[in-house]
Amino acid sequence: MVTKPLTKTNVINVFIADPLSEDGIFPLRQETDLNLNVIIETGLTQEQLISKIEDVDVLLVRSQTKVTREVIQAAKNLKLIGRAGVGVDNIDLTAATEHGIIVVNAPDGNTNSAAEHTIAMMTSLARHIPQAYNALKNGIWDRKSYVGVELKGKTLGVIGFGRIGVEVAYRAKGQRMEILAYDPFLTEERAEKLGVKKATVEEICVAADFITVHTPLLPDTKNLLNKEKFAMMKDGVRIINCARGGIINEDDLYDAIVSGKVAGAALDVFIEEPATDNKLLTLPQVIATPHLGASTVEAQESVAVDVSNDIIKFFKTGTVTNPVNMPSIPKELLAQVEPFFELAEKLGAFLSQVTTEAIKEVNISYAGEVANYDVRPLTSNGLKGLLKKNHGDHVNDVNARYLSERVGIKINEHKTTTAKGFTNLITVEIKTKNEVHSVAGTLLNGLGARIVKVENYVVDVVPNGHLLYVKNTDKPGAIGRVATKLAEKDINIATMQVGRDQIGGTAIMMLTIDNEVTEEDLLYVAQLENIDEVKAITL
Ligand SMILES: NC(=O)c1ccc[n+]([C@@H]2O[C@H](COP(=O)([O-])OP(=O)(O)OC[C@H]3O[C@@H](n4cnc5c(N)ncnc54)[C@H](O)[C@@H]3O)[C@@H](O)[C@H]2O)c1
Ligand SMILES: O=C(O)[C@H](O)COP(=O)(O)O
Repeated sequence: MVTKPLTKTNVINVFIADPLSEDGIFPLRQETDLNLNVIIETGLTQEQLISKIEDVDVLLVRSQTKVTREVIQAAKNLKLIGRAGVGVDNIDLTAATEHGIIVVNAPDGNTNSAAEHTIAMMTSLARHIPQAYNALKNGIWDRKSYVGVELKGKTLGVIGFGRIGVEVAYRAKGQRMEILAYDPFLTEERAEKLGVKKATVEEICVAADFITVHTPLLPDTKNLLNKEKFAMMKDGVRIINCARGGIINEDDLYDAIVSGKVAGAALDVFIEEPATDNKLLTLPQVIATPHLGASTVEAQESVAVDVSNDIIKFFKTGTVTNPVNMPSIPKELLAQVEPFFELAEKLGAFLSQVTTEAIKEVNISYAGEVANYDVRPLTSNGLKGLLKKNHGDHVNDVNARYLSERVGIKINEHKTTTAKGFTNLITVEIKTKNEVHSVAGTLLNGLGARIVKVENYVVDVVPNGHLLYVKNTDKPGAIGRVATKLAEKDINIATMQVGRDQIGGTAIMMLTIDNEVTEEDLLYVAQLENIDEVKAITL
């Protein structure tokens, strides 16, 4: 599915750049099939990281280390970036994808901890617990200044209703709060099932007493809560951000607190971290923690275990469980789809050797059962096969689509249920300035992959080893002459398939041969009478 797994003899340098749970990286420590060299160096500056990254195969981080384009460019051997946590906004995903580096995260391991922290922050905010604690620790017994509000009966607006948002809502319902939730993917049915009311961001702003955000930081979610949104809110609203700094505009929040519109805010995350001189922290209405949402023993162990297991899985099988920069395939589907990866790659590789012109368009059609799957990984494999001739090992299924699009190749995927008598059929067609070529393949139950069509000719070829693709005019003697010439060159034919469009028309021969042919051998065959074209293809 992804880059070729390394063999046991390769040393795999795993560089851990942020503090991870030692129990969590136990899978890496006890791994014996792979030759893992675990290096832990945390708290490095960008320059220090860049100076140490050249031979690193795997970089493991949390949110602190910024994996910038410069870091990625300096990492000549990097194959995988592991994020022990959810948010990947500290990783330049575009640069990683361009360089064919797979990024994995650990999306489930810290959900509970982040949700619990959010509830703790909301409760502390409602009851001024940090402020009261601080006063008392300073010898001040003040019961008047810290009169809080109850959560019971209040409306909590949850913006971003993914893993953490849902868990927060679930817990807040336990506090007998009413929940309004917004998420672009939230349906009425699901909202009803989860006992929350689906609302828009604006409706939440108007109606909520507490608002908590649980989206990733994306161009769409940056400044999601800003001056305009604060203006819509109830006087005395309370805001919680345990997701990412920047989802809430910090300047606007500051102004809204100073004006009295917002009664208080509980912040775990900031635009700039470490947030030691953030002006919001000067406000008594703001309570804060230094990005502690995922900082529990359980969450840290869990995310580190998940990401460690994915590293091992990647080097053993070439597949991962939690990819960020490529489509993920559910475990139960993987076994069914995996055999098609190789077939798609071989079809692409076949066509790359048929044409010498620049490819402008690729049409991949999936017919039969394979059309029921998420075919994007298959298309990536097809493109990988197409590009390998020119990009070698630099292309993999992480960057195949990017590299194709970068050179202007238009990619179209089609799905149909009818597979012309086959259970499954993948057809790849390429268009160049002057040519159109196509090849189709299938997986035969128990027999493996077969090329079943080349251009418009039906064939039955095992896509392995060395092939000769000959185009000729359908005249007596052509097949014999080709066979004789190859024999003269000591080239043994293993199988031969022929096809033609009509009697005396254009015909093809598909030969599997035991040895690789040279340019000279090709010319030798090409000059034969009625032979129009000869191509050597290695799959
Ligand atoms: N403070 C911490 O230590 C801590 C810990 C864990 C996670 N987080 C952060 O919490 C956030 C959510 O994590 P998660 O595991 O729930 O992720 P998730 O992917 O399960 O959920 C995110 C949700 O946001 C929704 N979303 C995307 N764009 C949106 C928009 N414009 N408006 C509303 N919703 C939108 C998505 O549809 C998705 O359902 C991430 O940013 C993550 O980094 C912080
Ligand atoms: O996105 C996340 O998983 C959280 O923000 C946790 O980040 P951390 O691993 O740096 O604590």
